[in-house]
Amino acid sequence: MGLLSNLFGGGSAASKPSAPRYTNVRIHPAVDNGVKPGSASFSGGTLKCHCASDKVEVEVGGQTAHNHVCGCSQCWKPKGAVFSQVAVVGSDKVTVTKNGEKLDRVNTHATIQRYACKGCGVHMFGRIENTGHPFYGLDFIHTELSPASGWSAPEFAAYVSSIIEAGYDPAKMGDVRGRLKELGLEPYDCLSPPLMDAIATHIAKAKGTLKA
Ligand SMILES: N[C@@H](CCC(=O)N[C@@H](CSCO)C(=O)NCC(=O)O)C(=O)O
Ligand SMILES: [Zn+2]
Ligand SMILES: [Zn+2]
Repeated sequence: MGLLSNLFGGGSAASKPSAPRYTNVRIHPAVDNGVKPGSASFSGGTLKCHCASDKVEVEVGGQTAHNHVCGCSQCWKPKGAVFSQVAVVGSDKVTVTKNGEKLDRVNTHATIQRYACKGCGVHMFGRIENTGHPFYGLDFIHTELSPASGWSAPEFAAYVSSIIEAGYDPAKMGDVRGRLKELGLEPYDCLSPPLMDAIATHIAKAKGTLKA
């Protein structure tokens, strides 16, 4: 019975989901206790910086897409987080509504032009300003800056190996990837396959190797 039930998944031991093993690994506060689902009817909210007063406010008039946790060194992370949480939304949906004079670009050479609050350092939005870039027209935002619930849930983990560049112990990467898989956030060392395919398709059309 034991062998057969193991082979065909009929035994109680084989069908029980295994208990999470890596719950001590911190990723980001928004996902450390499990990924919360988004709401299909959600239509946006207001992002606020971390200043005690005169907060920068940015209104986002729509739901986000491609939300993910990102291990790269350039995306803003809340204190103590190993990954950022970042999603995209059409730049036409993003409006600075309060204290915009406190915003400054983080790195004028970056592909994503990140606008941060000079008071608290929080990145309020990151814009693709190169009209030839595959993601032109999109802004990158951190939905945790909004008190609203219903924003689209993170779907994968990007640039996982990049956390080593910020000082994470390379010997602990197996645990990090284990935790991400437990959370349902498939780990990649670049963006997700659909996003990488979209980038490659755009480039191939621009080069003429793929017919538009
Ligand atoms: N190892 C580098 C990777 C940085 C990187 O390429 N980041 C990506 C993802 S950011 C959001 O998912 C990217 O597109 N960057 C463009 C930019 O930041 O302007 C590192 O860790 O720095
Ligand atoms: Zn601020
Ligand atoms: Zn990033």
